[in-house]
Amino acid sequence: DLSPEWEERHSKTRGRNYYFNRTTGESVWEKPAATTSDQVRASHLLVKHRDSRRPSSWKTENITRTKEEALQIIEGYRQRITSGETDLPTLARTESDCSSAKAGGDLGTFGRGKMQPVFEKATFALKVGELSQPVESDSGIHLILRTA
Ligand SMILES: N=C(N)NCCC[C@H](NC(=O)[C@@H]1CCC/C1=C/[C@H](COP(=O)(O)O)NC=O)C(N)=O
Repeated sequence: DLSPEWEERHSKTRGRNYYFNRTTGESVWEKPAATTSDQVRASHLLVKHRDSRRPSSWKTENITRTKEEALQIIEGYRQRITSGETDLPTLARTESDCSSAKAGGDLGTFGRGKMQPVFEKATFALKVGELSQPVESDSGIHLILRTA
């Protein structure tokens, strides 16, 4: 129930926890009240593999690539995005194995409890505008761009 931009930290000098806002950089002793901003918005690019929970997509009827191959592919995409050659929405539109490809990977806004825990945790840990490292879920391997 801590809204996503806050994280709990420990102060050794005071021997107690405090709260750090990774967006504003401020620190407070009292736990910030959860606001409606505990919703986030993200786009993702999903590369599935043969061990994915549903190894099929709009792109490929039967996905047979291995998890290692999927990771190599995702790392190649991440390089192309961070080098500025392309961006996640453009790449997701043609390459993502998720139906959200047609929306440039946009998943809309979501709160805790909607997406698989590993995906949720990775998204909430991102600053707005930040691109994740490759994230492995039961669906496959993702690049996540937090957009709000
Ligand atoms: N809001 C939407 N579109 N539907 C409800 C979300 C359901 C949620 N989905 C996920 O967690 C995966 C990982 C992040 C995005 C996502 C998309 C999956 C990936 O593809 P699949 O493994 O399902 O074939 N396709 C759609 O849901 C879940 N709790 O399983």
